[in-house]
Amino acid sequence: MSKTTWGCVTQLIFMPKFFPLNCYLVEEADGVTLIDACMPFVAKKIHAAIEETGKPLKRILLTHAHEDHIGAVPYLKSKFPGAQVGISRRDSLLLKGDRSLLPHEAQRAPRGSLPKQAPFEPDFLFEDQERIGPLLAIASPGHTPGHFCFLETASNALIAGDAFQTKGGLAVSGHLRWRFPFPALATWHVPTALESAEKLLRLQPNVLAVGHGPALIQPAMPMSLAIEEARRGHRRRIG
Ligand SMILES: O=c1ccn([C@@H]2O[C@@H]3COP(=O)(O)O[C@H]3[C@H]2O)c(=O)[nH]1
Repeated sequence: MSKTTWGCVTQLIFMPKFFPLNCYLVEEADGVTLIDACMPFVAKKIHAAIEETGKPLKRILLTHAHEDHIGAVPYLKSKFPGAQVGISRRDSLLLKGDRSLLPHEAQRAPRGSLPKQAPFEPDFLFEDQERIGPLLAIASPGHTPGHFCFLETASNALIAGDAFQTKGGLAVSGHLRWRFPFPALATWHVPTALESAEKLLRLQPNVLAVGHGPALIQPAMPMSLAIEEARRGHRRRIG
């Protein structure tokens, strides 16, 4: 595992060459928030990184319900019983194995590796623009119907989950990068992901920190190029 830190945000990086998995620690004076929880086999390393802060785990926030973002939750909950686990109200349905779509959503089946039944019960559900400790929850549907990003407002670092990937080259969710195709293959609805990417660009983050691949500093220009490329790719595919 390696680490990169910007202000109070630390990126924990696993398997960067083979199948990068990132999760994030956001420190406050009295505790730590973990964003995403990778897979069960890295749970002990995440636990050790939290212990190194010398602070308790206050909460775990999940960007979405894919299994490679939630895997360490049961282990970490057993180590920090006071930690509150939150996921968006929308992806809480996917978390418990319910893949049905809401009437206003694109009627396309969610993709990727999703639980067949609830691996744990979330403690709270959040909605767009909710403040959760040092973070602002931002709805960014597309990768999954209830995908969320989190903006650490002091440093303006955007923890973007799989709304973008950087492994294999920066790309909007759903735009295939052959050197790392998995997030695109697991994307629910590309036009929705594109709208979310534009919304995230309007935030003008200082850091773009994703679920798979290295972070980008001052990412506005590459984000806008990636959005344009994804738009062109999508137009070509739909003719
Ligand atoms: O052991 C694994 C690890 C990952 N995957 C898929 O790859 C996808 C990468 O993007 P994502 O993180 O949103 O979703 C992931 C999963 O759907 C998988 O099927 N089995």
